[in-house]
Amino acid sequence: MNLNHSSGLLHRLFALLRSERRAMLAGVLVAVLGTLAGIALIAVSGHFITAMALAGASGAAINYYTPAALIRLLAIVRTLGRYLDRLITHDATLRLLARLRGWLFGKLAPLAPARLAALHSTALFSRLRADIDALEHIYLGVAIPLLSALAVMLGTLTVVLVYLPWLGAGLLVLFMASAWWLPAWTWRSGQAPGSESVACTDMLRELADDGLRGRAELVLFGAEAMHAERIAAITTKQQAARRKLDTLQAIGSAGVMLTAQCALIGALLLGLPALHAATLAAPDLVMLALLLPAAFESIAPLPDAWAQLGASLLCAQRVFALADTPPAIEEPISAPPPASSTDLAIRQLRLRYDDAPSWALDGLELDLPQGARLALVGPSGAGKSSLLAALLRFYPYQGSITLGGIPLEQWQGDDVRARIAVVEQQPYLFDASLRENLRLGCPDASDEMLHTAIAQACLHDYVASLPHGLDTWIGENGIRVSGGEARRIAIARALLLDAPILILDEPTEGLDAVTASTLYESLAALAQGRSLLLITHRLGKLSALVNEVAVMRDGSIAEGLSVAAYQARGATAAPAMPAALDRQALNVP
Ligand SMILES: Nc1ncnc2c1ncn2[C@@H]1O[C@H](COP(=O)(O)OP(=O)(O)OP(=O)(O)O)[C@@H](O)[C@H]1O
Repeated sequence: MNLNHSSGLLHRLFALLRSERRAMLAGVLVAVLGTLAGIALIAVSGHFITAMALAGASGAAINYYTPAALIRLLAIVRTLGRYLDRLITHDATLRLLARLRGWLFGKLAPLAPARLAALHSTALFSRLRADIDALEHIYLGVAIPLLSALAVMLGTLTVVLVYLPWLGAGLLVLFMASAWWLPAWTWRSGQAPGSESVACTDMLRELADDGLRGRAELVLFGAEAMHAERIAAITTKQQAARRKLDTLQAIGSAGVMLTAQCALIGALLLGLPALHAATLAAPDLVMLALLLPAAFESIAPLPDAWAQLGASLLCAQRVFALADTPPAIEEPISAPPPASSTDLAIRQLRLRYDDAPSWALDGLELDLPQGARLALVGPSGAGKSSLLAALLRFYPYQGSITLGGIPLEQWQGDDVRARIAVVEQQPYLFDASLRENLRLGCPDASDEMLHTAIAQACLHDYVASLPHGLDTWIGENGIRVSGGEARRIAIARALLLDAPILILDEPTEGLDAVTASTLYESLAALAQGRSLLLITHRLGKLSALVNEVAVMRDGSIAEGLSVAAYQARGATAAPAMPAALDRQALNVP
């Protein structure tokens, strides 16, 4: 990463955090003030004690009021500075964290699901969390130590130049060595093992997540040992990389200590002759001898801070690259004119996933007029879920979809999704209470509204049996509820959304006959007064919910027919292409 690129990243980061600049600046000021006061306290105390001792030995009079007052002042400033430093810098850090996380979430939300589909979700989110923490650390772990060290170096150089100019020249070289050359070397040398360590951490996160989610399969197929070996191999690689980084850090710290000792020896070598020649007083020499190690102590975190800066800039690069990814769907700037109906019309629809060799939807044509009830049947892979993704404005497509006569591209994605309620094949339930999961459909819903939706979704008995009722915790992805209960929760959620168009994706797939029958009643309630698109492999009993059937194959509608015609054929699975197509019923050209 070159200097221009690095400064560009830093500039962008600080521009992003501009709203917090006052808190950040206040934190820097108190941190610098506290550090300077601490070092000055040591130096002035050394000077004062020596002067007092010499005055006591020689019997000379000495003004001890001024230095004693100064020492008290410095002690107060140091103590207050440290207290305020913790208070203000940590408050500023938390503000930065909140700002960065909110900003990143705002950037990521429009990328889902199309642009995030290729990324491993756990790895992505844990990596992003680590990256955001690293960005926030630029302030606490890089900016503050660097600025404090700079202030200390300038202050120390000024004092030393006043007393021993030659020592000042040498000190400048030692400061350069410990604050610039040495950290630059450790940073450069640490880049390769640093990247290796980050890559290993990402891989370990993915493996740990896969192992936890798929632990039943690992046990069933006796693959636990193999999985553990993969984890062990990557852990070994990571340990090797960490060892290199630790060694570099140790060399960095030792280097700073060495330069500190060199500075002290230099001070004695130049100071003692000056003392002898009476051009330097003994208290001044003691002050310098105490000042230099204390100053170097403030520089000691610099190799680590520089290394942290390098790692943080890499994180910034990754975060900005993700945040700059254009969303798959561009949202229109203005709201569409109010639509008079909720007719859906699809013409020559084509959709292809990134890197996919063929079209998932290829010339699909379909109408769902307001109030119509249509089943979309077809074999696995025919493109049914892809049609759903296009309708919900999750993926870009070619061709045209209109809602209420207005092209979908003129609708805001959220407005489309407010008009189309979907009960997915495997609805996602959040690791939250039943109430919170239901309120996703209507954030302001009262408990009374929730109970009405629960009753309509035939969930009443289930909820009544829960000791904590609506406050029952559902668990990660609804792990504490059965498949049938999860679908009925999703149905209640869709009812609360109260959208005019309803899409059900395989609502009874994988359920036993009793659960499917209960669910059927919920679905009938849900479909009341709405347009209905039922996506399924097999129609079965669900045929009572719809009037027409569209058969989908290879990404397009192969035929359209009435339910009676479909059933007369005795079809339970997707039928072969018939000779006569009742396309008119579906307005399929
Ligand atoms: N995210 C994706 N990336 C690449 N290809 C995909 C993706 N999702 C689906 N496909 C492919 O697109 C085609 C249509 O898939 P789709 O999921 O729409 O079919 P489906 O009819 O809903 O299948 P099923 O009934 O099994 O759910 C398939 O060939 C599938 O492999």
